[in-house]
Amino acid sequence: MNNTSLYSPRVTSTVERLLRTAETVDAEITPRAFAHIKATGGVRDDQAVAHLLRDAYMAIDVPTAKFLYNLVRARGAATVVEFGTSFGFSTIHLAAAVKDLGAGRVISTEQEPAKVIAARANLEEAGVADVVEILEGDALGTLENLEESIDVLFLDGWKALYLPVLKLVEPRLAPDAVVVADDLAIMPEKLAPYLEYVRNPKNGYSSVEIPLGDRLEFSVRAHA
Ligand SMILES: C[S@@+](CC[C@H](N)C(=O)[O-])C[C@H]1O[C@@H](n2cnc3c(N)ncnc32)[C@H](O)[C@@H]1O
Repeated sequence: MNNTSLYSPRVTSTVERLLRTAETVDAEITPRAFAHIKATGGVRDDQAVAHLLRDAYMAIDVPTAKFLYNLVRARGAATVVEFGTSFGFSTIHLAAAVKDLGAGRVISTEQEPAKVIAARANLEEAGVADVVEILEGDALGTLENLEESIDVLFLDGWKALYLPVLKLVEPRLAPDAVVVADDLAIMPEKLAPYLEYVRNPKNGYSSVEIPLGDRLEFSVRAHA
C-alpha cells in the first residue's frame, strides 16, 4: 500500500482545482504587473508591485511541489516553516508530507488577509488543515518569537526579504536543517545578497543550486 496522501482524492482534486484557477487568474494579473514594471524602469521587484500582485497565486510548479513533499518526508521534519503561503498550493504539499510522517506541523506566513482566509479553506478542502498554522502579517514580525526548532524552511515570499527572514529564524534552525529558496531564475539581483550569504561556508551552510522549476537554492545548516 502507498501511504502517500499526495495521491488521495482530497489532495488531488484540490491541487488540480488550484492549478486551473491559478493559471487563469495569474494570466490576467501578471501581465499588468509586468507592464507596470516596464514603465517604471524595468527591474522586477515584487515588493514594489505587491499591490498589483495582491490576488496572484504565483504558485510553485508541480515538480517543485513534489520535491518539497519528498524533502519533508525524507528529513522526517517535525516543524516546517514557510515564508509566503499565497493560496496554500505549496503549503498543501508540505502539510501532506507532515501528515504522512504522522506527527509535526507546518507554520506558514502570509501578509494578505484575503489570501490567509482562502488558503485556510484550501487546506481544509485538501484535508490537511489540522497540521497547519498560518501566521497573518509581515513574516518579519510573525516569525520573530518562534520557539520551535525548524527542520525545513521554505522561502517563497518577496525576494529581498529572504536574507532578513533567514537571519531572523537562524537561531531556531535545527542542526542539519534544510533551507530551500525559490525563484533564483526570476529576480537574481534581489536574491544576490541571500545567495552570497548561504554560499559562503563561513556562514555555516552547505549550499547548492537545483535546476528545478524557477530554480531553487538548497542549503543545509552545517554549523558545528
Ligand atoms: C510567490 S507567492 C507564494 C506562493 C506559494 N508559496 C505557493 O507556491 O503557492 C509569495 C507570497 O508571499 C507573500 N509575502 C510577501 N512578503 C511577505 C511578508 N513580508 N510576510 C508575509 N507574506 C509575504 C505575498 O503576499 C505572496 O502571497
